[in-house]
Amino acid sequence: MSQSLVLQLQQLRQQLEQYSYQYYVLDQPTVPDSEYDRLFQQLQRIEAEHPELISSTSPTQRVGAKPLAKFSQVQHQIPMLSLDNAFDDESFFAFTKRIADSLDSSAEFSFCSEPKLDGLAVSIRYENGELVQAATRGDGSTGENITTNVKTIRAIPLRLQGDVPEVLEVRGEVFMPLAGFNAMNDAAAKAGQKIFANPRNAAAGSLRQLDAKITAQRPLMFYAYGIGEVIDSNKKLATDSHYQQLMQLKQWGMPICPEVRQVKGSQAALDYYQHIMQQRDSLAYEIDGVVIKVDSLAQQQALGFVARAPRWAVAFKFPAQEMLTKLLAVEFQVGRTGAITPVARLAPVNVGGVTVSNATLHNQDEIARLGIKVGDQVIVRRAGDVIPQIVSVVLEQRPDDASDIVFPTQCPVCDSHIERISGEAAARCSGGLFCGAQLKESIKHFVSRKAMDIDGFGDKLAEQLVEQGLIKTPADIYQLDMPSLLGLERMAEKSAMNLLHAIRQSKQTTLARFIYALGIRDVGEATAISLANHFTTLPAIQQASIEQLQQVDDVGTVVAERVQSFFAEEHNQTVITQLCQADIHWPEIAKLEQTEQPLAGQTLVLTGTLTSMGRDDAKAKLQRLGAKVSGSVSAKTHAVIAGDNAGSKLVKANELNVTVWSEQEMLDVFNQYGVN
Ligand SMILES: NC(=O)c1ccc[n+]([C@@H]2O[C@H](COP(=O)([O-])OP(=O)(O)OC[C@H]3O[C@@H](n4cnc5c(N)ncnc54)[C@H](O)[C@@H]3O)[C@@H](O)[C@H]2O)c1
Ligand SMILES: [Zn+2]
Repeated sequence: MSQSLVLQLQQLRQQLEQYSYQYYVLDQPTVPDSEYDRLFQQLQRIEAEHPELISSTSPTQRVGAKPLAKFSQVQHQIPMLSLDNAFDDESFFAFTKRIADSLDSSAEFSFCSEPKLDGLAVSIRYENGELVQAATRGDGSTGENITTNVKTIRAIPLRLQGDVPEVLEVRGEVFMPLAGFNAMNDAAAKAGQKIFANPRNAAAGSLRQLDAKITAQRPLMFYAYGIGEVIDSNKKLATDSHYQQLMQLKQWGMPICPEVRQVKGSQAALDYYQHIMQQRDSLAYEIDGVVIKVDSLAQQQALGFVARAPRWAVAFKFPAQEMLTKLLAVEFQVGRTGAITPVARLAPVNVGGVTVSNATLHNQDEIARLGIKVGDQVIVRRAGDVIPQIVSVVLEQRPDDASDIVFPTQCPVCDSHIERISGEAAARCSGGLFCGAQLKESIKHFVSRKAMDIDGFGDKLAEQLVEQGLIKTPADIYQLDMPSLLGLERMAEKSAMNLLHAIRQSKQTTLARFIYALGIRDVGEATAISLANHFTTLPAIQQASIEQLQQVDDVGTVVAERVQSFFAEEHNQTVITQLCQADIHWPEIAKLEQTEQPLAGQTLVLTGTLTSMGRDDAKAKLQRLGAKVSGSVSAKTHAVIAGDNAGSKLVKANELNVTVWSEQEMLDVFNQYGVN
């Protein structure tokens, strides 16, 4: 036997012991289960080849870990064991062959097939139907007393119903359903608190609390899957079949997983495995495989157990949903609205049956939260149809040459500067008028009805023009001509002519529409109107400082920062100059001094149909005279301007005794102050 083999064994055992300690004692594993399983199998293989090296202290011979001293201890009269694993059909058939050989039987076995719940094993002792004690598995023979904690789990009956054995130790899994887990983590993230890596850790961490009040607040659930010690002088408990016992437990009030089935033969067990795997993503809780148990209790008895696990059961695992891999690089993608998303490039790894080589890192805050560096070993998780996520970094395995992730300051698509608004997680490209990544969206917005209002310029056309390379910025719209349009699929001469006409017509607009059309984030119609009225010219808006911008009605810090950084971006300036050169124009807005704002401080409401102008137009003019235009009538409303067919708002105005103006009265005010 070689020195190096002994050394390798020693290292494997030490590593596994460390992982077990972090997992069972601290409820804070550092590596995914798949990594633990990989090393565990490696150890098993070596020990199988060299049985002389097996010692009773090897992780392959032991269950869990010692209980924590902060809890009082509970001795398990019947040890709580682990399970042997099967990872593929072959090792499953090895299991069925083993039991057939051992029982010297060629008949098909009856199995009790159950989902393998991903939580932690708990023993609950009932005496004369009353819950008297609950314990964790611990190291299999000694567990932690968690009676008060377990009593807070609503699914667990404090008293069993019906005629039950004098002593009945129910065993099962405490777990955290996904909905509760997600809600709890979302709340923790919002409060800036630590989040749990997965539902198993959350369940274990929540249950093993000294303060049971904390446990009580956690969304824990329990399914029973077996029985430990029993004293049953009146023979209440079935003695034939494990499945029957579970059904009895159910009648006595214990929750049992509804997916549990009794199946006959190895093929049926395999079918069950496939069936549950297909259900996996739609179950309300996480499972990591199925447990196939010989159903006959007599056969179970005959098979017995080895050091660590019963011989009559096997945990048939599903492909792992969490894997260890290396972060090779981080790239930055620009979304349709300019959001910059860091994307992790990973050494390809099979997660849950699919090869994963990318994962989203969301934003800069997430990178900081993970404390991740290029070159790190990371845990990738892919559950259900959710896109792959990086859960955590294995700091212990950080290589010396790991490098920081540097967030770009310029957009990787268009080189415009990247803005990060205070209080917002996403960083964004500020080159909204210029950025190729945002082009389709910005064109669609630019031509829309409330913006430049180009009739017949639909979303499809916008996409086509961008895809054909005919439009690279909104300014290119005004360079379109007959030949370029007629080159497009399904574009007839008549519609091309109509479109060119509509484009020409759109050149005459208002300053507010133009500002809105630029698509500055968070600058909606109302803000665009306020900006136009306040500054009255485009250059004034372009040059306004953040402080000046904040003096405008409804413009807070965020909007002010956005407007300022939009106009500061040179690429946008170029496009705006081109638009103005294309002869886009608007009527001049006469600057009114504060003293010339006769409606300052008044809140007005427009209702009904106006005949002389659109409602937006009227609103803009009223705002220029200093009024606030609101959408609803209250006692604070100064006047309601009622057009034709005014309805409920007029009624309400009358009820509240609010002044009502006719359209003509409004026009008179406009005339009086020269607002036309
Ligand atoms: N990530 C890590 O660092 C780390 C460390 C140690 C262990 N682990 C994980 O834990 C596993 C070993 O843990 P284990 O000894 O608890 O074994 P196990 O989880 O493989 O199987 C035994 C356990 O399965 C559970 N179980 C769920 N449904 C069941 C059912 N229907 N019937 C019976 N039992 C059911 C019980 O809690 C039981 O104790 C490893 O395979 C590994 O995945 C991970
Ligand atoms: Zn860009």
